[in-house]
Amino acid sequence: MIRVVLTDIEGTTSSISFVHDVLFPYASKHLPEFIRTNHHTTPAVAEQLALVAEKSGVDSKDVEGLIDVLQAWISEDRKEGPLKALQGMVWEQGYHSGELKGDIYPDAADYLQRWHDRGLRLFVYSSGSVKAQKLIFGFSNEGDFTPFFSGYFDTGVGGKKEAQSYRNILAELGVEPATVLFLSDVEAELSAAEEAGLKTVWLVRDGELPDTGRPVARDFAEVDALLRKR
Ligand SMILES: CSCCC(=O)C(=O)COP(=O)(O)O
Ligand SMILES: [Mg+2]
Repeated sequence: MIRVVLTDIEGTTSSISFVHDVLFPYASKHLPEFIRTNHHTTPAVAEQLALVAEKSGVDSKDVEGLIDVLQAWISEDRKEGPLKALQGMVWEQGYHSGELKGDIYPDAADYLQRWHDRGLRLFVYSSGSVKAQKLIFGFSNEGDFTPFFSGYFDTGVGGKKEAQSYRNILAELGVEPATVLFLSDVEAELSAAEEAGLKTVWLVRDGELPDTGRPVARDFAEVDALLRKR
């Protein structure tokens, strides 16, 4: 019996276009000034820049060079931890100023609340940092959804296409694998979760439904119908 829902964000609770056409361009525009202003004065920023330097081989004192690396990573959609941490810090300014609102699909908002009220425990697992996850749900077009979530996981537990990451999440939650339902739009993530014993549903929000043996849903109402059958 499913007791925990673990959900991806991009392509699952929120549109891919919101992440790629709103969040990433916002980070690209504001990151340079944010880093120039904060790299000396804010230890959390300096810490992430040191990791960017280590990963890229660019000198840690070459701030403009590090900004170039980060811009390239944004355009390549690299899921690098330090980039994700810095993006979260930049988005925080946008959410607080009102320039950004987290875009959550209405069906996702509806069923997250229903599942919470029905006693399911809800968690997020996204490549976006935990800070970024709390912001998208906390400052959403559908209101503050953070009260419905029991916790958040980012790539600190490992990459989303690795089975070990899901085992790490299970160990933190202290639950049996088959009691957890993982929702994602990326098949490789679903395969990794299944390898760790989790149940999955593939969210296919647009286009043709794939010919697959996996449980597939168009939206969270269809996920709910599958949940009730289990
Ligand atoms: C937390 S919202 C921003 C999501 C993000 O930065 C990203 O790379 C999308 O990753 P996901 O694992 O949610 O597909
Ligand atoms: Mg996704």
